[in-house]
This record gives sequence, C-alpha cells and structure tokens, in this order.
Amino acid sequence: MPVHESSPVPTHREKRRKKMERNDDEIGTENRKAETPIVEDIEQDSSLTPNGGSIAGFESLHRLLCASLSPQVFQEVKRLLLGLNCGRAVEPINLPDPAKALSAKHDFDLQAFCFHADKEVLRGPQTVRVGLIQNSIALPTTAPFLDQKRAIFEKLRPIIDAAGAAGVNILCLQEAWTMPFAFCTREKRWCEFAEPVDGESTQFIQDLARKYNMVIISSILERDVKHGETLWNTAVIIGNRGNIIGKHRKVDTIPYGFIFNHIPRVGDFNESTYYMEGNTGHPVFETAYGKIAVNICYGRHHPLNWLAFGLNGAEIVFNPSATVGELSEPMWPIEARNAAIANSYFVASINRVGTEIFPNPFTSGDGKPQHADFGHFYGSSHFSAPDSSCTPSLSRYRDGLIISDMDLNLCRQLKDKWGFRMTARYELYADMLSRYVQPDFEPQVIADPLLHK
Ligand SMILES: NC(=O)NCCC(=O)O
Repeated sequence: MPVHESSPVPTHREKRRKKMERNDDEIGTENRKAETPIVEDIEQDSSLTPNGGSIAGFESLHRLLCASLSPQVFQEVKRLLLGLNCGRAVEPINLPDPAKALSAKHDFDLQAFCFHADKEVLRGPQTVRVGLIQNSIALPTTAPFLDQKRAIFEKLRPIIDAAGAAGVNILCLQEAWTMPFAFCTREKRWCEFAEPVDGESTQFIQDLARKYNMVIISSILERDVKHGETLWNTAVIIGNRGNIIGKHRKVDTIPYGFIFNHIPRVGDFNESTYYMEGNTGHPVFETAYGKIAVNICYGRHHPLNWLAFGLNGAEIVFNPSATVGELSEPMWPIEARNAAIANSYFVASINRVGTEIFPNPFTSGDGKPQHADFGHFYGSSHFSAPDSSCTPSLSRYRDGLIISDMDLNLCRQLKDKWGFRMTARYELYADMLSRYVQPDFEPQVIADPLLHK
C-alpha cells in the first residue's frame, strides 16, 4: 500500500521510520542515508537483496537492529551484544565538521566511539584516538597495475584526510591495501604489486603521517630486495614524524623451533603461493601514542599468537585483514573480542569491502565450478576492549573510517580486576609445548578402563 503523507493511521513503514528516528543517536544522521529500507519491505523489493553485501538491506547488523527494534528493546540487545564499558554502553562521539564533510562528499561510512577507563589517583588518563580504514579497490583488476595502485591512493587520500581532521593519533589500513587481494588466483603476475618497505606506498603514507602527526600502519606486499627479492606480507609501522619505526611480517615461528603455519591454506586463500611465513617475531612498537602490535589477518585464528603480542606488552593490537563472508564472518567478532579479553589489550579489526573479480577463473579444489572471485569481503571493521565491550561495526559494503578514543589505562585496570596474567600458568604451558614439539610426544589421555572391555 502506498504511503500517503496525510494518512491518519500510521502504516508499518511509518512506525519503523519513527523507531529509526528515535534511535538516531546510535548511528548519527550523517550515516543514515544508505539504510532507508524497512525490514518488512525488503523481501518485496528484490532490488535491495543483491545489493552487494547488505544484510537484508542494511549496512550492518547493528543498524538493522537499531531500525527494527523499539528503543528499549534495542538498548537491551545492545547491552548483550556489545557489552558495557565502565558500566555504560560504548558511547558514540561527535567528530569535527570537516571530517563529516569528507565522509559525505566521498561517500564513506564514518563512525566514532569512546572507551573510558576508571579514574585513577596516581595516573592521569592515557587517551589515544585510533582510526581504521576499510576500502574496496578503485579500478577493475584488468586495469594497468600502476593505475590500480595509484587509484587506490587517491581513493584513500580523503579518508586519511578525514582521520587527520578528526585528530586521529594512530591509523591502520587494511591488509595489502595497495592492491586487489589476488592471492586466490595463484598467478605470479600479481607479484608486480610488491614493493620494498621504503617504496612508493610507504612514501605516500609517510607524507600523510608527517602532515597529521599520526602513526600509520601500512600493510603491503613486500619485496625484500636485499634478501634475494623475496616476498612477504608485511605491516610497515610509520611514526608520527614520517619515520619508519619498523615492520612486522605475517606471521611467525614461536619458540621451541616449532613453526606455526600462519599463512592460510583455506578456501581460495592460496597465499603460500606468494610469500613465506614471517621471520620478525612478535614485535611491539613503542610509539608516541602507545605500545602497538600487528597481527595480520589469518594470525587471528591462533590464540598463542595473540598471547605473544600481549607478553611483549602490547596495549593495542591491530588486525588488518582480507576475509570473506562465507568463510569467516561468524568468527570475526568473536575472535577479536576474545583476544582483547584474554590479553587485557584493545583489538582493532579491519577488513576490506567489495567483491573483486579477476580476469581468469580458478577452482577451489573442492569439485565446485570454477569462479573468478573470492566472494564478498564484508568490511565490518570495529574495536574490541579488554573489558569485553566493543563498538558497532562499519558498513558491510561501503568504504569507511571508524574512530575510537580509548583510555589505555583500561588495560592495567582489567589486569588488576581479572588477574589473567597472574593466574596464567605459563611454566606449565611452556612445559606442555616443549613436550608437544618432540617427535615422541604422547598425548596425556586417561582412558576409561571399562571403555574397551
Ligand atoms: N588474508 C587472510 O589471511 N585471509 C585468510 C582467511 C581468514 O583468515 O579469514
């Protein structure tokens, strides 16, 4: 039934709209424009369903719930889904107008939140403003490589400018942000996107880091010219003065000589065709704004990997990723949040957006038909805090910048509260692991003596 402005009895559509207006504080009106669909209407409007990664016409689960539930019910659902920070819902914060104007002009999702810590007597707050950028590629994968890379630079520039205008201190870009995630193809020509740590993309980022006094984490396909021109999946840590602080390669060996294979060999993620397991340890970078570490994409499935960054003293661990809905979406919010809780640090999760179509089809080795894309990269970048609270996620299909203030005092406060570091039995785990890596390891299993009678 068409909605008429003067209709005396509110239709379902009007009721829903009213709910969305009441819940507007949750999302911010500037981000409302992509989510006008009303849940009941979606099934009837087939143009909305295949809309490149929406959830029933909405940009994220949070926005779907916000629009669909009454404000009271939504508050309760939010409390259970996102947790509480210092006893309160994680608060959205307002950003300066220039940042909002860039988001409106360049059509990227912009959201901002704040994690508090309790007031301490001897230490002042240690609040840092952190930003994460998710983006789709800028040109088709068939365009000349240099054009593709430079078009991504130009696409990112206004988003980084928005982060600068918002006063972001530490910014992280997505995994292999300079290129399409071509590692599904197994074609070697994509190696041409590789660059030395001080190459063109680093120089581009260094200028912006200097301009905005910002630490920037830039995850690239690295070519190590001095070591036989080998390739690595590398995060370059650029300091707020534009200097290169260091790098971390995805992902590493753990002590006891046991190699944890952290380069994926799952689905179409054929990354081992391109680069080897990293050899840089689990470094924590002490920056002007805090101690940070980078756990690149697939490393998030390995709790010991998260632990290693925690043992080295990380306060914020970034997880720049490229992952697709069918494979990992149910794991995405759980793994990050669990790592933040278990290690008493903040976790910042970033995933690219969109579907990248490659020129030549490939198979997944599962007997299914050949195809030319990985599937949909579902964005959904967000932050998790050590007190188990987390922010809503960015759009599932649009470019975006999510910002959060975080008082790093929360890390120690959670260590004091839950004592996970003190109650962990590292010497037992060390003993267990050192026995496990021996060829003659026997699992400690006590069988029911009646089992085989
Ligand atoms: N980039 C990457 O390591 N992807 C693997 C898939 C996943 O970990 O979800």
